[in-house]
Amino acid sequence: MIRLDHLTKRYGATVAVDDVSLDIPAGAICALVGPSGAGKSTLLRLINRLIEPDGGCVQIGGAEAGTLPVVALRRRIGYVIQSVGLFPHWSVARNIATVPRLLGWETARIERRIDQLLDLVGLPPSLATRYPHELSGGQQQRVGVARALAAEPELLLMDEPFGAVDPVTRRTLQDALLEIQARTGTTIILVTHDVDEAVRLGTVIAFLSHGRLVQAASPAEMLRAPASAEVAAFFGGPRLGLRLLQTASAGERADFARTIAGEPVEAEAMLDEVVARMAAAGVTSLPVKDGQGRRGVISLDDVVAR
Ligand SMILES: Nc1ncnc2c1ncn2[C@@H]1O[C@H](COP(=O)(O)OP(=O)(O)OP(=O)(O)O)[C@@H](O)[C@H]1O
Repeated sequence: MIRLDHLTKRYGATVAVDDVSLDIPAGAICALVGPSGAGKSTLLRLINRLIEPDGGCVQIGGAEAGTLPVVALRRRIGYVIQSVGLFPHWSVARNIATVPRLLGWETARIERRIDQLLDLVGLPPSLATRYPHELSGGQQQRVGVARALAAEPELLLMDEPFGAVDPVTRRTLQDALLEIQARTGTTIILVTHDVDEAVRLGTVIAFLSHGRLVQAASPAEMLRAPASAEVAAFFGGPRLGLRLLQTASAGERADFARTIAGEPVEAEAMLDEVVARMAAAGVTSLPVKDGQGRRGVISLDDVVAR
């Protein structure tokens, strides 16, 4: 578990992070959101000690981060930023090996790890000898994630990791991240300006404003009961209910005791896709099929039910 305990950081008269306390369970993906200047990036930097707090502390798996040697801390925390920050004159392999080399791993172990990581982030082994400028933006982001995961950190910090890529690549990278997280169980704290990304990736969303933690809740809880008008506005104001449709899948709401004729929607499809399909077809019920070949039906009533 990651525990933020009364964390505070001031810059002159600005309180960038103001008495923030939050427990993030192991294996969670915590999406940090909030208006510009809310303190999101500062909070991430406090966690990996790129900056030191003026008050409070961070505990990682029971150990106080402030007492750990910085190299040990870097091994336990991976960090990915929007501009990727790959070293331009180093090959992909050498970039990925940054932390293992710092830790003095043997060459054979580093090479095995590079192969594993390229596979984990969905890049072909042939890219290992390329240089960052020879990669697409999406490939660079994948290398950034591989580098951050190199020493099997228990925590991965990501600051707007997919901010600079096009929407389709972004979606692919989000899928890759969910898959990596499912395989590694790494706890992730991710800063994002993209509300859909927060709802899609977050098991918990933390909303910051003026350095303060306003609300921390699951996406569905936050969308059903936003703690303030600011939170509600952030998630879409009067359209917030549409985002709620992104928090549950057809399979969770379908009735598998019966079915109807027609082109079925996949059980994993989120409810916004179900509504889109209903609107396009001018119907209020659709057949559903799941991975085990079960057939069911979902109606508009099921979609809006709580
Ligand atoms: N090094 C610094 N020196 C002075 N003030 C700073 C420094 N870093 C951040 N701040 C201030 O602290 C506050 C929080 O900044 P921070 O970058 O953490 O916000 P953010 O929520 O990540 O913003 P954005 O969404 O725009 O990236 C802002 O008022 C910012 O101007």
